[in-house]
Amino acid sequence: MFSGFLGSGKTSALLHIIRQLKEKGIKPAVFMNEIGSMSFDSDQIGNDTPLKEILEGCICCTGSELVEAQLQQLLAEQEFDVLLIETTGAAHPIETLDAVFSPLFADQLEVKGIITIVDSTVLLLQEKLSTMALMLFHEQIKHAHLLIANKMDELTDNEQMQVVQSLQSKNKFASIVQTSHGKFSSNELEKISYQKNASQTTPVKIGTDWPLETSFFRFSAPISIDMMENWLKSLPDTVYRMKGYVPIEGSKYPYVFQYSYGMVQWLPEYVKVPTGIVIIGERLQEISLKHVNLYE
Ligand SMILES: Nc1nc2c(ncn2[C@@H]2O[C@H](COP(=O)(O)OP(=O)(O)OP(=O)(O)O)[C@@H](O)[C@H]2O)c(=O)[nH]1
Repeated sequence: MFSGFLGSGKTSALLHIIRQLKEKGIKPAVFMNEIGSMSFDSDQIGNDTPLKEILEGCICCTGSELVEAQLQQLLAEQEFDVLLIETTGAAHPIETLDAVFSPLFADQLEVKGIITIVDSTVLLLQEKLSTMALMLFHEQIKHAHLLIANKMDELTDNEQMQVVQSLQSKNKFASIVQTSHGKFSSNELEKISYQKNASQTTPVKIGTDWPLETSFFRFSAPISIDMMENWLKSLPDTVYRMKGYVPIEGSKYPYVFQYSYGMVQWLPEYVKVPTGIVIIGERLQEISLKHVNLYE
């Protein structure tokens, strides 16, 4: 998933990666999100790459049904090896992951990670950003699994060093690659140390941030809503989002379940759907799942 501020170089990087993957015989598909109603960037992708777009509105605010439907269609109609997602500059990484990581196809898509393209010239002038923009800028850097420090051609050697140090201080996990015009090697994508591996292999001091993880769990047996809610109360606040279909004792159909920063919502479902939930958070391997009949 390509994240990054407006104009940071996401499309340039995406096009460069698409070219490299094709050369390696890997077939990419692209899911693009642009805020305007006209699509400019997608025209550059080429007809041989499967493409879906959400125009007008940011995927993290549009509602996940539309995103889910588009992704499901892409998975059903097209054959591809890698899905590259380009978000709008206004997208928050957690909200975007939430929109694209659905229990309906979590077993078909493995989330590789978040690649944040950083406009290095903006990083050096970050104090000029509004408070809201600055917060988003930092969140996009903090949750990245790979940081691309772009627009290095605009900076002096000293400024380049400043950029790398600043990124290192904001995210201790991600590798940092310095580039111009988004030109970085697709090998970097394979090197992304994601999820459990990242937290197990990187020594981390208490109190530092952890990389964002996603997991998909299935239920081994129906449970009661009380049991589930007791479990939810026991969770640390580093579990940001959960959603899925939960088999409830005594109910013919599963319940739709949504959890967002401590808030829970249940809705009865009226059709048979496969059960399971997706979880987005940090240090997911530490949460206990057995007593709510969940297994990976
Ligand atoms: N000087 C310089 N310009 C760059 C670099 N990377 C991208 N640009 C330019 O910055 C502008 C934005 O690049 P895009 O790749 O479209 O960036 P984006 O993040 O996809 O932009 P949005 O889709 O508008 O958010 C274009 O005019 C690029 O040519 C770079 O490394 N150096």
